[in-house]
Amino acid sequence: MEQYVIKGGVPLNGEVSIGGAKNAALGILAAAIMTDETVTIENVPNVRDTRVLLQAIEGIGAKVKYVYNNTVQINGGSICDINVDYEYIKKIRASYYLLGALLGKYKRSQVALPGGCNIGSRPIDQHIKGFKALGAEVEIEHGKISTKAEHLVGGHVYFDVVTVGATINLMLAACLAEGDTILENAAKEPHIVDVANFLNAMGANIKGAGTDVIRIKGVSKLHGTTYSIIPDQIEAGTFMFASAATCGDVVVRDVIPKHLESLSAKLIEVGCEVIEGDDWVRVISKGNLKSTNVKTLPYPGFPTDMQPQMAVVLALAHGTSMVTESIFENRFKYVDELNRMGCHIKVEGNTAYIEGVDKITGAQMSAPDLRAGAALVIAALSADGISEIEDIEYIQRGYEDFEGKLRGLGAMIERVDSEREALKARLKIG
Ligand SMILES: CC(=O)N[C@H]1[C@@H](OP(=O)(O)OP(=O)(O)OC[C@H]2O[C@@H](n3ccc(=O)[nH]c3=O)[C@H](O)[C@@H]2O)O[C@H](CO)[C@@H](O)[C@@H]1O
Ligand SMILES: C=C(OP(=O)(O)O)C(=O)O
Repeated sequence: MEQYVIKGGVPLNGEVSIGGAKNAALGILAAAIMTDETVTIENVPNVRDTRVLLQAIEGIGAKVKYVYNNTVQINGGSICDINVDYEYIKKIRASYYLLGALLGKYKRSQVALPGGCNIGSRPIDQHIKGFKALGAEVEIEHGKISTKAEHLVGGHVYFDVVTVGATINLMLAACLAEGDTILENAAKEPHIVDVANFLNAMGANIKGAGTDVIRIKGVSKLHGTTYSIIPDQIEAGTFMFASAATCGDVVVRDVIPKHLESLSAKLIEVGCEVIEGDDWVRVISKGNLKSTNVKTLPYPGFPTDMQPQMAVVLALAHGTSMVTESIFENRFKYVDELNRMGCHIKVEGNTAYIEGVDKITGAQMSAPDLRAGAALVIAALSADGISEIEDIEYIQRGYEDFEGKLRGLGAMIERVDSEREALKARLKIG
């Protein structure tokens, strides 16, 4: 099993380039199968989740070609199966985008119930309600969810909760339904807009993405296109917060600063200097961080996917901070690990009460999920001494060459896959 060996205490310094957004890529790769023509997608992050989705897409008969590292061509003209049976697909959340994409294109679909990070109960009732509003029958049996529609027709969907996944899934299905669909109380995340822009580039007619009402006029077919995925807001935020926690000075390049506003605002509140350019953000931290409170909210609020990384910054700030998680009920699993490093964090209900400490020390830890794993890496980079982090396959779900990019900023981090290599890494960096 692979693990990271990290020697902390080095302020991160330099420039890092951010890749394409994982959560946009997952929607876009699924959408690409909805035409029989070839689609070229650039800036696809080469992470575990996109690789798994591409294998599943190949598994149903589509042609997938890596043109270069981050450019992928997909041709859905040879799809011969609507049953997505690939064994790993159930482990990722975005497997459910194939439900909407196949339902739109072939009027039926079958996919294993989705997985993703274990951060809460994660129901899919809003996806089901939406598909039904478009005239589909939906069944769950033997761990699979199936949809079918004699006639897929436009419908009116009011989402009871703001949901990224259901908003994207309904856009996918509705763009090839007959007639008009209105999605109300839709999610507004940048990746919703990116998926809508991609579908429009394929010939769909979607208006209002990025607001809470999305209007879709069904079209009879979609066509090929070339499209570049937006930068990953969460990867960018992770490096910004790593700079803050390590007293660093990091320029995060190839980003859309507007998408990072909630993160920059919190960094300024805790006492960092944040300078923005057209496509870069520089975060300078001189230590002396101040406490603050944070509550996760749908975009443009503070993202739940940055909550663990924020908690690490606050664990090193002077005073008491409160972090309230309002999206997922089980997203504090990293707290025990941080407390083993010397942090003072107590969780009550959906709030973590954080008493800042002056210093933390390296420890052996295990990543409980993707973003919590990234947060433990940030903590290890700020700690005295050596840390070892296991279960890093979670981190690899969403960060391309995380350790390489951190090393480029001066971090002492090695990825190893045996005890012997771990020992060698400890000797090398220790
Ligand atoms: C692959 C992907 O893009 N994952 C992101 C997506 O997850 P995901 O799409 O799963 O998250 P949602 O936005 O759907 O979930 C938001 C809230 O709605 C609830 N809910 C959702 C659907 C539903 O049918 N019923 C329901 O009650 C969820 O339990 C949660 O409390 O958005 C989350 C919120 O920004 C991010 O943390 C994830 O990184
Ligand atoms: C929770 C996340 O992903 P998923 O929804 O795929 O589990 C994430 O990207 O932080």
